Amino acid sequence: MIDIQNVTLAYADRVILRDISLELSERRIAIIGANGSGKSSFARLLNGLVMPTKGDVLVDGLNTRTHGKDVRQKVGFVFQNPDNQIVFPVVEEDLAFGMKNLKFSKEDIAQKTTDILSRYNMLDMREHPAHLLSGGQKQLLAISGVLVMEPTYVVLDEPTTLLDLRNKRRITHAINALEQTVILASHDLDLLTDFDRVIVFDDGRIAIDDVPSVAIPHYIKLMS
Ligand SMILES: Nc1ncnc2c1ncn2[C@@H]1O[C@H](COP(=O)(O)OP(=O)(O)OP(=O)(O)O)[C@@H](O)[C@H]1O
Repeated sequence: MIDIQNVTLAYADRVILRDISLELSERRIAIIGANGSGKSSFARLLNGLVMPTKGDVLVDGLNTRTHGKDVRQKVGFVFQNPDNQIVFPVVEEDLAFGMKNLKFSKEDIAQKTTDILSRYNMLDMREHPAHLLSGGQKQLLAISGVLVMEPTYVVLDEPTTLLDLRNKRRITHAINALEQTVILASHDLDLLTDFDRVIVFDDGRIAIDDVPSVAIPHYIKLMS
């Protein structure tokens, strides 16, 4: 479980999130809200990319302030733009990077690389330059790079925003098929209909926290 305890987040003197307390335990949780409402900032709090100004974030009991490395291993993070996530020029090198850091054996790295690339029908791209992949393939590579590190939670920050409809469908399918707990920040309401819980941020606070069939219509009303 991810436990958010009385978290306030401010950049300089501008408060983005105000005294938020939440227990995230469902398998599929969505975070929605207007532009600038703090979705990305909230997502980044969950794996210690951003620290709360006040309060604490605990991941399976580990505080992001004191156990950053362990937390980042438990909570994989997928950025909106895969170009920010893909750091090595060749697909298999990029996948190997995180696993090498975790001291996985060579054989294990090779096997996990094969498994994840076949899962996404990208096995023949193993030795491809990453920058030549399509937008959808890049996002799948970014997701793959997170999954091979075997996280318990996967946080995705607007992973479909830059994609065309076909690639959006591929990523949606990939997200729906994840066995991990998923926490997804998104503007894309189509993605969220099968989720367990939708949390709506508005002006630094939680405006709605409910199942999609209740939360989404409320959100649409709030935005109109
Ligand atoms: N590192 C930072 N330093 C200062 N201000 C920041 C920083 N990161 C975000 N902000 C500001 O905090 C506010 C919330 O940003 P955030 O990206 O979390 O919102 P969001 O809901 O994800 O927005 P969007 O839907 O546009 O992606 C914005 O006004 C943004 O400009």
